[in-house]
Amino acid sequence: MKVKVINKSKHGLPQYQTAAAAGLDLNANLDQDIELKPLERVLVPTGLFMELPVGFEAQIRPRSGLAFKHGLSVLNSPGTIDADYRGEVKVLLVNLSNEPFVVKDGERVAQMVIARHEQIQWEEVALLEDSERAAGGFGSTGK
Ligand SMILES: O=c1ccn([C@H]2C[C@H](O)[C@@H](COP(=O)(O)OP(=O)(O)OP(=O)(O)O)O2)c(=O)[nH]1
Repeated sequence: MKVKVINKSKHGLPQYQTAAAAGLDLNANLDQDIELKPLERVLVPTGLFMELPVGFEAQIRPRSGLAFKHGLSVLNSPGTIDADYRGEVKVLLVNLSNEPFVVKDGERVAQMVIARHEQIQWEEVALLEDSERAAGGFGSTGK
């Protein structure tokens, strides 16, 4: 599937790192490094502007290596890029470790998965059909 993109960053377009990867790694596009102190958050620009086909969204997710090694996450994970968004794609990074983390220009800070989604029409009713689970949740089936 082709997706229209404008790349205003200093970097190449995000790439799949392996043939069957789900996520495209997103590069930070920075004029200078950003130091993220413990529990600080920052909106990291990518320099990318996209036009997703209607019926698709992009999800911005953490990279597990950065999460495991440095406690770096995407605060609103998965961030949602709407098909009608024409602004710059940004990554809301948060440092959940107790050490500062320096985000550098060009660093692959997060990954982006393009996914199909539905839009629904509500059908308001008075009763819902019975089910095995009924209202059980939050550990109702045991450990
Ligand atoms: O991690 C993210 C999340 C969102 N966006 C952009 C694309 C998205 O289409 C738009 C709006 O995102 P969202 O709907 O999550 O934001 P909101 O807080 O509900 O604001 P709005 O009122 O603008 O929808 O912001 C990003 O660039 N990165």
